Amino acid sequence: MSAQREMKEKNPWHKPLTIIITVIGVIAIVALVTVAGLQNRPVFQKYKYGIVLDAGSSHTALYIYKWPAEKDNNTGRIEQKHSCKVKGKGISSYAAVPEKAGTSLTECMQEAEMQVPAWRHQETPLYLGATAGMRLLNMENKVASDKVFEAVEKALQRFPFSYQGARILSGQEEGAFGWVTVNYLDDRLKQGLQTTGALDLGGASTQISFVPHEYDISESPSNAVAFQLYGNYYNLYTHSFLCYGKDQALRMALAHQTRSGPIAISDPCFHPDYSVTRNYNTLYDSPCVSERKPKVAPLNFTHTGEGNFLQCQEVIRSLFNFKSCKYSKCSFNGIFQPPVQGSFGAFSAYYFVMNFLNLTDGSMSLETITNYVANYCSTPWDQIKKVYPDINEKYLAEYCFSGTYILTLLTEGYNFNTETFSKIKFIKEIKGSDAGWTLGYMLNLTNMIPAETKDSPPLPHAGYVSIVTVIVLLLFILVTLFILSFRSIWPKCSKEPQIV
Ligand SMILES: O=c1[nH]cnc2c1ncn2[C@@H]1O[C@H](COP(=O)(O)OP(=O)(O)O)[C@@H](O)[C@H]1O
Ligand SMILES: [Ca+2]
Repeated sequence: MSAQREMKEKNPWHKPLTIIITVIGVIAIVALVTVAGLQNRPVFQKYKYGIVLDAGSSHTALYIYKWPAEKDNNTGRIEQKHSCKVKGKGISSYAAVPEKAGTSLTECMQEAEMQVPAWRHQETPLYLGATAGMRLLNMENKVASDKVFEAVEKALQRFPFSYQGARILSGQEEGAFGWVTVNYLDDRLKQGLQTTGALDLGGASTQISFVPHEYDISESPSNAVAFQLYGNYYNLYTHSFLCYGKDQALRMALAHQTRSGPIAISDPCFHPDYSVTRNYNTLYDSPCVSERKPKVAPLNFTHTGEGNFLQCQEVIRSLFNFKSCKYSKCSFNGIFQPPVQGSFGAFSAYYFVMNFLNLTDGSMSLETITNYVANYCSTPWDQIKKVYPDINEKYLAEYCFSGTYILTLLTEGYNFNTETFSKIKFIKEIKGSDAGWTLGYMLNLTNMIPAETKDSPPLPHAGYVSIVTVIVLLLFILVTLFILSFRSIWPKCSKEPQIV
């Protein structure tokens, strides 16, 4: 009986200290599991936001991007949450009334205030990037361009976001960021896959960007952009042709046809029976054509259509200079370009035009597409208006020119042939985000694409590390104490039966 009591007294499970140690131990383990679980739980609702305004030559668009807040460490996938088309024309059109450039943005900015949760406003970066319309205004009238920027800055700073500035992008940036966007959205960069080239057709400029097969950067260093993204190196070829966006190209085509100052022209790039009166001053009011204005010309000219694809191509060819090339290979106007390589995504006006013409189906050959555009151009204007009563007449009248321009630019300008043309996809968006330079611009300015890959899991933050360390230390001490208290009783316990 006494031996039994003695054994009971010596049994560590009957000691209060042991029980306390055990209880604390269990609590510590539960705390550790809970903290780790909470820390690593995906926080679905928490996003961060960024806003980019694309101040294009024809119009301004606002894009809101979002990404998971807990993956701030450059690993979260960014997607477009919302876009807003600013009413009216591009900011460069307000050169004479700069304040209006600012106020034109108000409606979309108010929409952005609603779209981004209020508690995130202050930390949400807001950028404005202007492209070729402002490049041209800046060349033509620097004072007016500065005033437009002043008005835009003032208007944007009134909103509660973290305003990061408004500036003109260089053509090289516009091309390179468009390429980054397309390849980021396609998940090609992170996975180190073969990249896709980017073709952007704007109203005032156009960009071509791709990674060439064999690329001697030294031939034309100004066309080369080197990137290190997610540990992969890219040598990108990019070029932006100012004045070769579709609106300025149309001006150049009209300027070519009115160079002698006639009172009427019959234009093969417009439908038969099409007829409008155009003003000479308005037509030549752009640095892309101003120097070619005829010395003697009436106030207006009559612009009638003829609808002849082949002759339209002849007019468009005259906009390109194919003669001088001091490099191994050129696109046009003496600009170096290596042979096109791999697949391409063609967006912005490339998409708008080809989508209108129903030519975005990838299975169509270059020949089929060319025949379709030729047939479309020869359709009389009245018939076109009847078939498309809901389409804005200005756009509608220009699709024949735009379609012909796109085909000529791609095949004769950039040297796509039947085979390489079939690798061009006309796209508006990728996985719900618009293709364009804005996403690439924001990724770059917010350092969201790391140069190096990070294979290790993201570091837990300091608080998490300290809590886990304290709990682990506590557990270690408890286990040690536990073992010590058992060791003090075990030898005696084992001898008990011999005593009995
Ligand atoms: O619905 C459409 N149909 C045809 N063209 C469109 C449509 N929406 C926009 N565009 C054209 O897309 C082009 C966009 O150019 P943007 O304004 O971005 O100029 P930029 O990039 O040269 O500065 C303009 O030529 C504009 O007319
Ligand atoms: Ca654009």
